[in-house]
Amino acid sequence: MISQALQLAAAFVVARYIYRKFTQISLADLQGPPSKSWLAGNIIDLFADSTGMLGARWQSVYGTVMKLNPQIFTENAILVTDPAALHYIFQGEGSASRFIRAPEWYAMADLLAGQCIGAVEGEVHKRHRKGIRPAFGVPETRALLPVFNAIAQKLCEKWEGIIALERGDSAVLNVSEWISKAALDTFGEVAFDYQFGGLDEKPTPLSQAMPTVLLETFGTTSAAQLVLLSILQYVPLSLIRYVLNDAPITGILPGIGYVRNTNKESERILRELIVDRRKMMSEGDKKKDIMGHILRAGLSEDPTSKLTDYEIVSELRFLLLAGQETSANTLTWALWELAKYPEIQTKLREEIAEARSNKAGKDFTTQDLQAMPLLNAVIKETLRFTPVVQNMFRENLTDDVLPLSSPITLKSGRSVKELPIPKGTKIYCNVTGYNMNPALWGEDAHVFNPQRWLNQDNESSNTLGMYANLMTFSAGAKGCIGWRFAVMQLQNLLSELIEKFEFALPEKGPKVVRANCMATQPMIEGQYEKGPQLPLVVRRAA
Ligand code: HEM
Repeated sequence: MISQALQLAAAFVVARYIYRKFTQISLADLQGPPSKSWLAGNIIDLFADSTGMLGARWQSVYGTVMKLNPQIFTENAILVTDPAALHYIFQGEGSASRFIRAPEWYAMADLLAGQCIGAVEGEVHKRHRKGIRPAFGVPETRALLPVFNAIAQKLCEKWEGIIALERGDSAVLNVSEWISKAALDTFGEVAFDYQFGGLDEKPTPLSQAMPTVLLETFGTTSAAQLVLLSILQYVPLSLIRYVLNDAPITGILPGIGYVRNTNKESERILRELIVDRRKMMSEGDKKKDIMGHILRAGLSEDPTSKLTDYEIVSELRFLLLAGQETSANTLTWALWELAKYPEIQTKLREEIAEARSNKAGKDFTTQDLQAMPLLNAVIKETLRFTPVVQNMFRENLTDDVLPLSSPITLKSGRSVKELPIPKGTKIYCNVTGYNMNPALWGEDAHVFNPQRWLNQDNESSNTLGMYANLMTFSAGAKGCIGWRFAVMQLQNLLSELIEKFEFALPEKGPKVVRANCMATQPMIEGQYEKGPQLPLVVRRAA
């Protein structure tokens, strides 16, 4: 009986394969990079890349849409950097429901944060987005600036203290670690009035775990993990939840035990905070942090935006991941670039000093920060040059045709201006390739050059993305909801740090690489086990 069932199943798989081979739209004529791994295909190359520029390099060889060799158990995969194709996928009419986040990836979001906005699709996603949107408007974000300021001042005082202890005017600091602590402390306060204690070096169990959770999960992505990820797409989410949260698989995914503990701890703390806050709200509390906005929005009985308590906890956990490492790493990369280009750093310090001279000792307002052209140019250029999220993962629910902004040449020599793709194609929407496309950003697209933003004529005419025509915050209905928050935090921290300190590369410093741990993190070659490191000489500014 069992052998008959197996034979039947095998016959079904073969028949399905043959049927799809002859009826499916074929991507065989599309160019693409060769693969060294039959198990993990080119996907492992994307994760193992330590330059953060693989997508841009491939683009220059294979064009703006290329075929990838997917990992085993996945039929079709492409990498897209073409502006018109990305516009169609992210901002085209009805695109959010035709191009979904690939299921294996929202399963990962579910593992890391529970039933959050990153782990849901369709109408449920719309409800989640509507439920948290009240926390991310312009006035709500601007109201957070005093907290950003206070923590930036605290970070500066810490560094002053360390430099004083060194009895000189400088010290070599792992700026990555410090910025991460500052970002976590900021997030704790503005999100749910919680003291993570990072800068005070009195860490809570949660603050110790959070900065490395992405690293533990994705830091050294192996072929086995990618195969597992591929299998996930065929498994119902409820089973995945059980396997990821409870099943004994710590041997296959070593980071998972760690992630599970972090999840439990964060859920416990957040549930307690929600209970306390509800009580305070019933007594008239009007705190305007992210949790306050979400809970207040949840008071309405509107089913199109109402979130359950578990969903609110998941949302806050997701926001912690989405909002902390992304901003922290972007700022760290900005300091790295400014250390490499001291002349830009000096000009920026002059711009900040001039703005400060008009403030009579007061803190910068959002208008002051907006009015500094070089500061904003450095931020945009860092977001363009080192996007911390390198790929967005999408999958099309129906056969579709991607429009292309410029023709691509197929293996057969034919040139096409649009590309039919079969249903279920894994689409790697590559941010670095788009952000470094010379047709959009000029022949020096591969060079860090904030000047390009000071010349309005150079700004790309393509209208894609949430900010500055960049793909860094993604785009459309699932684009980054926290981009204003991130930009304001970058403006605030960068202006405070550059005003007070000079940054330089250490002499004979180690080789720093861009490790792709879902967020692009600085690591020292050969020292991955030590986690993110970016040693810079930090000197009191003259
Ligand atoms: C430099 C900093 C940041 C970068 C580069 C960044 C990037 C991104 C990207 C690329 C996505 C979209 C992924 C996709 O389309 O599949 C995204 C989504 C998201 N981000 Fe950010 N992010 C940053 C900061 C933040 C901050 C500060 C917050 C919150 C405080 C935040 C909250 C979110 C949320 C909630 C989503 C999911 C949106 C949805 O599914 O509708 N992000 N972010």
